[in-house]
This record gives sequence, structure tokens and C-alpha cells, in this order.
Amino acid sequence: MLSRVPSMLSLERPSSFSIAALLIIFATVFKFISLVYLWSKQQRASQHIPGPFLARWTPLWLAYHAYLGRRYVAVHKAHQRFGVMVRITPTHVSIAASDAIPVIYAQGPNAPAKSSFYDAFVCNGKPSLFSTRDRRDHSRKRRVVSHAFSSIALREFVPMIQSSINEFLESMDKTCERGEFFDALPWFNYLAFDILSDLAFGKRIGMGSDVISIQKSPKNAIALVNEREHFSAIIGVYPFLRWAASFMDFLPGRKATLGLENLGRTQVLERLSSGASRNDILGKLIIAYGYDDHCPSNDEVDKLTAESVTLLVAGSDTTSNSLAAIIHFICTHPRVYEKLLRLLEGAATGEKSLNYEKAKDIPYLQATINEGLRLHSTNSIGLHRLAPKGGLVFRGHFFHEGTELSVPAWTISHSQEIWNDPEAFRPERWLEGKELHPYLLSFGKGPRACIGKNLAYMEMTLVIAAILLKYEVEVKSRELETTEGFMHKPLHFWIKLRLR
Ligand code: HEM
Repeated sequence: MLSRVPSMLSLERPSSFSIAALLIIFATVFKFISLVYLWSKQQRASQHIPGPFLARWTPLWLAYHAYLGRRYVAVHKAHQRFGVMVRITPTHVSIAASDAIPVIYAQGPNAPAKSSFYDAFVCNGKPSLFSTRDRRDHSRKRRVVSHAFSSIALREFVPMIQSSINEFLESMDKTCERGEFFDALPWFNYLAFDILSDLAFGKRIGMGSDVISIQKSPKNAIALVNEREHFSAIIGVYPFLRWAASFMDFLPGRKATLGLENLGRTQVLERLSSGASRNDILGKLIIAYGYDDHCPSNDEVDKLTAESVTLLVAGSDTTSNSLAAIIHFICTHPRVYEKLLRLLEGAATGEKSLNYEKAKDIPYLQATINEGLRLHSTNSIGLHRLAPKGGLVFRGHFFHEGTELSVPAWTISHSQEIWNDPEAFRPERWLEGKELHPYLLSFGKGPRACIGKNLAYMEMTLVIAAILLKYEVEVKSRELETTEGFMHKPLHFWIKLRLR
């Protein structure tokens, strides 16, 4: 009789395979239940905080506005309607208050860390400096990468940056010959891309002749950055979308991510195999990681690729879009334009160009850049952080560990209490004695603030000085149409240039 019992019902000892399968199922169910429990606990804890009806129930409200490229507008309007604290997903509270900046973007061992939003920005499966969430891992990486951004390193980059700018100016000269309005935004993008790819890959990708074979057209590489950034900003807000997207390599944003990874890997491998040394960011990273004295493993190549791609993405269109917006504001404010030009001409003493050492010492130019960054708000969203272990208290509200928190950058940059007449473009406000830098969120704040900030100021200073000294710039429209990916950017920048 016993022999007729089906083997699956026999009382034999389970194989190690079935034990492993059971353990995996058990672990998955446990993880799911604990996630649901955590989610409902956080949701209950922030239930007293108002917000748009849909946002209180699903992250899709935020994902939808990110998809439309208008997340910062939706969050800003929600603050106007509901007040300082607004729930923008069931577990994410946006706090539009300047005193929240040093709390949410705090330094120190118990500072709020980046949230899983940043998993959407991981490259090659390897978190880069930007997407690393663990505090200790991040500090270690930041120490290594910061070698490439020291003030000595930046000074060494000036000739490389200048050479890209000279090539850019030659192209601009040709537009003067035609004497027509043209969309300068792609040209700013090419320039920033040239500069960054030169520094991060040791090879210019943009408008130069040195086009990388994998990206036949320079526009492709720029489109990849735009698409990847927008895609990550959408799927970042909802773990389910991130999970679903990982199976959908056909999505344009997913393709863009893979395309950029390939582009970066090709360049990094080429550089490593050539054994060439160059004083650029990639060269400095190779030395800082110690890959100059042994042949790096695949894993190490992936790490280096992740950093290089991140620097290209984080440093190119951010700078070009900010530049376009700042020059737009200068041109639409003749008083500022004339004042700036007089100061630049004074420093250039009769020349049509100005070196960095002189340009950086013109306070009004730096004030104009800051004012443009504020008014345009390249970084417009609230950068996601997590309430740390033990929770976080702000203005008497307790936020459970793991609640997402952010300070909406656009809303802070346009706050009447901080800026007094916030819609006015008035660089002078930066020179009147009130310390305004703590409220400028363009580069983030705290331990995760932008590592490329000084490089960005250097580029913007050099390009604005070069353009204003060489050309008369006329804009076609007073309006600047914009959209938002992860960063806030103009859609076009129509100008006409005349040689001065
Ligand atoms: C105007 C130009 C730029 C703007 C507006 C900008 C903005 C920002 C912002 C807001 C953050 C913080 C992100 C967060 O907390 O989620 C950031 C981080 C970062 N930026 Fe920039 N950035 C600019 C230029 C650059 C450049 C030129 C580079 C490098 C070449 C760069 C590389 C990075 C990196 C690597 C991080 C991550 C830092 C970390 O987590 O430790 N950025 N940037």
C-alpha cells in the first residue's frame, strides 16, 4: 500500500533545494508584510498633514506631475492651498519653510539620508556618488571623488574649458554672419557636454569633430541625458514603477539609461586600455581609486563608469540650462545688462575677452549668476530625504523613521518672506549685506550638496563674460518656456548675436 502513495506526499526529508525555495518564499512574504506595515505606519503618522486627495493615497499623483514636467508647480500650488506642510505622497511630506533646510539637509551621524527615489538613478547596477544612499559608503566615495574637484584641480581644468569655449565662440561667430535669430539652447548643451565629456571621459562628445562612434550624432548623447533624467524623476517616486521599468528595456527612458551606460563604459575602457594619463576628472579618479597601478576588474570598471556617467549627466545640462536662463534674464533686464557690461569691460581693459582670475573677482557678475539661479531654480523639486532612526521632530511634528521629507526648492526660491519681491531679477540683493546663500537651493545643501558647484560657477563665469564681451545679444521673447526632468530647464533659447 505504502508504495502507491505519490512521492510528493511521502514523508521523505525535503531536499536542500525545497528548503531554500521555502526560505525564499518566507523571506519575500515577510519583506512584503513588513513593507506594508511600515508604509501604513508612516501613512497613519502623517495622516494629520493635509495634501491633495490623490496624493494622500498614491504616489501616482506625484509621478503624474513629474511625467508632465511640472512637479514643482503642482507642489508649489499644493503649498499655497494647504500651507507649510503638505503630503505629496502617502509617505512623503514636503515642508516649505526655510528653517527646515538645516534640519532635513543636516550634517552629522544621524542626518536624514537619501531615500529610495535615488535608486532610479543607479547606473550599471552600481550606485555612483550621487545615487549612493548609505551614509558611510557615501562619505567614503565623496572623499575619493572630491580629489577631482579640489581648487588646484579646478585651476588645471581652465585651459581645457577655455578650449571648448573657443570652439563654441567660433560657431557663434557663424551665426552672426547669418544675422538671424536661432535657438541657442542646443549650442549651450553642446558646449557643456563638450566640457564635461572632455573632463569626465577625456574626449569631447558635443559639437567638435571628435564624435564618439557609439553616438553617431552629438544630439543623441544630449537626448539620452534628458530622457534618462526625466524617466528617473518619474519612476523614482514610486517603487512599483521602478520595479516594473526594470523589465521594460523598450521604454525610451530605459533605453537612454542603457545607452549612456554603454557610452560611458566604452570611453572608460578605451582610456584604461590606452594607459594614457591626462589631468582631467577621469585621470584623477583613476589615480584616486588606485587603478593606475593594476588592471581594474570588471567590477572596478563598472564603478568608474558609474561615476563618469553620473558626472556627465549631473554636470552638463544642469550648467547649460542654468546658463541659458541666466543670459535670458540679463538680456531682458537692460539695466543689469549695461551695468554688467561696464564692469566686464573695465576688468578686460580694452580686450574682448577676460581670464577666469579677473572674471571671478567681479562681485556683480557672481551676484547676477546667483540671482539667475534663484529665479530660474535649476533645481526646483524638493530633494528627497528620509527621517532617520528614532524619527525627526520639526516645529513640534514628529515624523516616523523612514518618512520621506523634502524642502521644495522652487517655493523657497520664490518666497516673499525670504526674498522680498521674489519675482524681480535684482542681482543687487546679493550685495546688500543680508546673507542669502543659506536659502539658495540650486546646488542642494548639506553633505549631499553638489560636488561640482565650483566647476559650474567657473564655467558660467567664463561663458557669460566671453559672450557679453564679444557679442550684442538680443532675445526674441521676454518669456522663457521651461519644463522639468529631474532639473528645471528652458525648452528653447532664441537669440540673435552681433559682433561688438
Ligand atoms: C549649474 C549647475 C549645477 C546644478 C544646478 C547642480 C545641482 C545639483 C544638486 C541640486 C545636487 C544635489 C542633489 C541631491 O541632493 O539630490 C547636485 C549633486 C551633485 N552634482 Fe551637481 N549641479 C550642477 C553642476 C554640477 C557639475 C558641473 C558636476 C560635476 C561635473 C556636478 C556633479 C554632481 C554630483 C556628483 C552630485 C552628487 C553629490 C553627492 O551626492 O555627494 N554637478 N547637483
